[in-house]
Amino acid sequence: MTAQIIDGKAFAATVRAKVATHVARLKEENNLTPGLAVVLVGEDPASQVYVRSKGKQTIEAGMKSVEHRLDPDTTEDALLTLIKQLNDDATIHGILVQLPLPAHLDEDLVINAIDPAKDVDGFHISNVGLLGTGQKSMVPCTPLGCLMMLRDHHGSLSGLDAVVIGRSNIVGKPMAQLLLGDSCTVTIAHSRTKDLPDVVRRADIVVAAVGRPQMVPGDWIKPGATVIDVGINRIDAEGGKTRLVGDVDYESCAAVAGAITPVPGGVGPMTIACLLANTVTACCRANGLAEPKDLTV
Ligand SMILES: Nc1nc2c(c(=O)[nH]1)N[C@@H](CN(C=O)c1ccc(C(=O)N[C@@H](CCC(=O)O)C(=O)O)cc1)CN2
Repeated sequence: MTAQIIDGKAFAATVRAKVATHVARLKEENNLTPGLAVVLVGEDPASQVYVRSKGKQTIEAGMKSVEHRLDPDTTEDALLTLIKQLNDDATIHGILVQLPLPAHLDEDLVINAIDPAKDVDGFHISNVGLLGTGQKSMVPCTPLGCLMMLRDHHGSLSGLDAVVIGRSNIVGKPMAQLLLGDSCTVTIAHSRTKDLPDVVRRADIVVAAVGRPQMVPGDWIKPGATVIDVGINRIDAEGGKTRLVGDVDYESCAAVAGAITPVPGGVGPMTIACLLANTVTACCRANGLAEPKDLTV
């Protein structure tokens, strides 16, 4: 079998086009422009790339983009003061603090300082609790993008066996909640899971989010299963160059799977598209308007 490639880049373009349509309508009918503020602390090269893409795509969708680039040695107090300022700014509907933060900053403290209604990353403890109890929340962008691609590919996910490899707060745990919400039978596997290959082999859906390059080989995959690769790892390549690979070994997994997301061009672009969609949703909620139903389903 050769797997169908799930084209996240193309899918993300359709989501961004829908976002732009809603933004235009909000302007025309309600005189509103959704605003997204992105805060980057430090100079991590990958984070700088992601923050630049977020700003560019926010503007392309017709929204207001604000970027705050802070020194690597920014104090917690200074960062919390900025977040309070953004919480109080009525022209800003979404706030995102790019992760990871430098080690001297307390990530939980910083994230929980964001107004939950503006937490377009869905990482605030209130949004985590709302998602976990099946209530209306802000849904973390990467898992949301994965869910959208899975629903698009499968139609209904009800009754399918899903294994999420990785238990991070950003991807693994919310991904498991979303799959459970769609009535999958969900296993969260991690570094201490016994017989990991056998656990993965039972799955109709495998979401790999461990951050270890090419960790999942094709012989762990059930024939016909859907493989969603969340990993973005830069490894050495020929000629002193580097290249991006995921958490699954693409060639061997694609030979067995029914469908697979590539890296690059799979989950990554959907993360930013969902961020834009969440910002529109936050803007609608803040203004008591009906939220677009077609953006993230
Ligand atoms: N506050 C947050 N921090 C981080 C998040 C997040 O959702 N919120 N996720 C990741 C990084 N990330 C967005 O911030 C992100 C990662 C990758 C991509 C992407 O489009 N990747 C491309 C490849 C890009 C490249 O060449 O390096 C792809 O996969 O095709 C977008 C966003 C951690 N931090």
